[in-house]
Amino acid sequence: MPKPKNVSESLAINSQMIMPNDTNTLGNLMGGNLMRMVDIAGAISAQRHSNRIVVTASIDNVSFENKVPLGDVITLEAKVTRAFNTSMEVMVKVYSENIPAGTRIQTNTAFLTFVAVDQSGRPIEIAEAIPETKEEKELFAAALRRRQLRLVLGGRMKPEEANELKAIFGL
Ligand SMILES: CC(=O)SCCNC(=O)CCNC(=O)[C@H](O)C(C)(C)COP(=O)(O)OP(=O)(O)OC[C@H]1O[C@@H](n2cnc3c(N)ncnc32)[C@H](O)[C@@H]1OP(=O)(O)O
Repeated sequence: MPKPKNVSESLAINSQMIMPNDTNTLGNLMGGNLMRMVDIAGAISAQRHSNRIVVTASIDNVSFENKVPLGDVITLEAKVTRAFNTSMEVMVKVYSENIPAGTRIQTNTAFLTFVAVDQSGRPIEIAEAIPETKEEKELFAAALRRRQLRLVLGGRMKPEEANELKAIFGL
């Protein structure tokens, strides 16, 4: 197995200004364009951790609660929360900033799962991810529950085998 790495080594940050081509008919960032940015930021983070080609296996539910207007600067911060065997969960935080107005809000948080693959697209083992800060440790612990939930929803795990999930409900 590759040598363990700290989750902080997987940090990927990307800022860009929202331009007319990114927007919907109301002049705000289109959800699909945001998802593209989230996917790319997450993939860079997953590559930093695994030093491999990665493919997106799943994206957890994402809500769009705040619009991001034309001219705002959007910043995506992506970091691996936990590595499993060949897959890893990445959290992407999205911030929207109106620099002239001096405002900055967090608009979205997304959890994605990437799988490291070889040149033929076959899943390949990755390094363990070591959390260091309090937030990293909390995300690491909860990642197991999120993994079981998405595997159950994706039909890859039987609900009765999802022990971490069952424990939350005292089952
Ligand atoms: C960056 C991009 O946008 S890439 C383009 C979009 N993505 C793609 O094209 C990916 C297409 N899908 C695939 O290539 C395959 O389905 C793969 C590589 C994701 C999985 O391949 P499989 O043959 O199913 O492999 P396998 O069953 O061994 O699973 C491999 C890992 O993927 C995980 N996985 C598979 N499907 C999912 C899913 N829907 N959600 C979360 N994890 C998943 C498994 O839990 C396993 O993780 P682990 O090794 O850490 O325990």
